[in-house]
Amino acid sequence: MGTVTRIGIVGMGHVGAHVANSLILQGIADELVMTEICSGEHSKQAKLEAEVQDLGDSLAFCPHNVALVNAGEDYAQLAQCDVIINAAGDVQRSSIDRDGELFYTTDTAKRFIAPITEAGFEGIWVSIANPCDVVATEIWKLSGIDSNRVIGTGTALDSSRLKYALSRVTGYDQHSMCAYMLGEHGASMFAAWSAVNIGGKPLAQLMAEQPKRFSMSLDEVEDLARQGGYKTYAGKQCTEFAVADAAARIVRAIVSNEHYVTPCSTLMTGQYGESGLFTSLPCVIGADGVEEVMQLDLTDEEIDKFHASCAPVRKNLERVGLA
Ligand SMILES: NC(=O)c1ccc[n+]([C@@H]2O[C@H](COP(=O)([O-])OP(=O)(O)OC[C@H]3O[C@@H](n4cnc5c(N)ncnc54)[C@H](O)[C@@H]3O)[C@@H](O)[C@H]2O)c1
Repeated sequence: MGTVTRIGIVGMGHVGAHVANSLILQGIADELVMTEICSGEHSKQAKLEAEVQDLGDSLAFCPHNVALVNAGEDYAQLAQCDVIINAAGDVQRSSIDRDGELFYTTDTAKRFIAPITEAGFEGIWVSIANPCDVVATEIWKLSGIDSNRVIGTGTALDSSRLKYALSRVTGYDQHSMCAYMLGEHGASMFAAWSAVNIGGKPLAQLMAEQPKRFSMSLDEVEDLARQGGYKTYAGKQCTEFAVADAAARIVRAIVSNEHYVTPCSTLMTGQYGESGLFTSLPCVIGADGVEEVMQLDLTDEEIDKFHASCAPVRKNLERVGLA
């Protein structure tokens, strides 16, 4: 990584624009290279120009100056970036479930993976587009890059939703919690309750000690985390703030070589017997991307849920010829 931190974004829709804003507002990027579809009937050239102007107008209020590069549809300009965010999609197709974009996002990714790879990209991909685990697997397979250099945001966002739900029902601050949603970033994800602790106390112990405070139904809390995205989507036809911050948090862990632990989508290489597909387990994130994948002491029931959560990812990979 050079002295100038260059971050690229593919797709400046709701999510891409919010990632850009989050990165410059937190002072994470020195240079932002932004790309969009700028030709044909679906051209978003005007939208891209507008986002660059709006971001530029906010720079005086940000921690430091940032070079904003409108790269149009010239994906090769992303090759010098330290990190590329993939936010290329068509979110309306995901209004019912995240698989709605399956054929669109895996198809559109083919427009940019090859030119970026051929231009010599050696950085790290952070992929957001849905279905997140499938698209991350595709980037890894088609780019030929080492798997540690491809990160799907996966259940980083859903874990934040779980903490928010837990915080609301218990009254404890969510920063004091370790609580993970694992598996597919989709309907089959699950809360790893056996690994939850607040202030170092396991959830089971807290439930025994404070039955009134912890009288909630775990299934209902898990469902709040699972449904958070749909609740947001129902009201504003997109989700943008939380996912952008989840992605920016991962980028910060990379550029600052933090060895930060978060659930995110990574290549399975035998964890609980799964391999060859991306899905979410807790990962250590640093300058080389995923430095370590943590295998937790899950209960037998949770391990069954993990396998059940890998199944739809595998099925979707088969549907798009990536199995
Ligand atoms: N993983 C998560 O937690 C999470 C959360 C929210 C949204 N998402 C996903 O992120 C993606 C973006 O969401 P959004 O709300 O911004 O969607 P959006 O439809 O508002 O914007 C997507 C943008 O990507 C652009 N695009 C498509 N193909 C492209 C290509 N080849 N090159 C450059 N740009 C391209 C489109 O023109 C569009 O402007 C979607 O797939 C969405 O489902 C994921």
